[in-house]
Amino acid sequence: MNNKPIIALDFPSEKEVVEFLGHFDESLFVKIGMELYLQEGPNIVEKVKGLGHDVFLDLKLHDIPNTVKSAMKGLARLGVDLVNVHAAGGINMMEGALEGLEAGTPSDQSRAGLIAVTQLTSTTEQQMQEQQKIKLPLIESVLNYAQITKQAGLDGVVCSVHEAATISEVCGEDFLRVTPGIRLAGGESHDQKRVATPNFARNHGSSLIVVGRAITNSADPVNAYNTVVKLWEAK
Ligand SMILES: O=C(O)c1cc(=O)[nH]c(=O)n1[C@@H]1O[C@H](COP(=O)(O)O)[C@@H](O)[C@H]1O
Repeated sequence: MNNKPIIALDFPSEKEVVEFLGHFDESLFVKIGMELYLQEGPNIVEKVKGLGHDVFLDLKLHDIPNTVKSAMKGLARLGVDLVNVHAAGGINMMEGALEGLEAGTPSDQSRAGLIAVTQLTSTTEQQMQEQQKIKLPLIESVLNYAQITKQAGLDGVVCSVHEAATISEVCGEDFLRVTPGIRLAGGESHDQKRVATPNFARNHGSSLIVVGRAITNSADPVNAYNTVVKLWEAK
């Protein structure tokens, strides 16, 4: 897996994706999330991979262990590079996800990386305490999710940059910290609450950054992407 910034292709259909990717003349690491996948289905993965890009399939599976295991077995055939579940589904569910992914990966391909979402980057500590009734500092909840994710044998977590260094210390440098909520300095946060710049991410324990609107909403997406790469790349 390369460590290029992952561009979130949060577009409504293939048309916008093809138009967006047409601006670039290099191989990218992109994320296909539920907005796009639920409209276009598995074909969009094939299409984007066919254009030569690495794919993080972000469907955040969260269901009973048997259902997630079976779903992962099917997704494994798509040949994506990275896929995720919600850690809140628990250790048995995450073990099921891993089993399904291993069982479904064709013998001539390597298994996709499997990571778990901890606390969404759109969640504040106050929201977590009031709405989820988790009466802990947010970092402790994120760290707990990271530890059960590691216990289940997964490759890492999705978290904000602000928890990445602590997770690295506790779970090890090899345990991935994939961090969305990335904004260029002065950029609008939108619905994100735990945000950081690419250079802050680089210096504070992120393994990979996920960047959507800071690039896709830009009038010059290639320039925005190159700015993100420059700030991140010294890694
Ligand atoms: O799993 C994710 O990718 C994810 C987890 C999380 O906690 N927060 C988060 O923003 N994401 C995804 O990362 C992307 C961030 O997009 P922007 O806020 O536009 O940069 C979106 O596609 C989200 O679905």
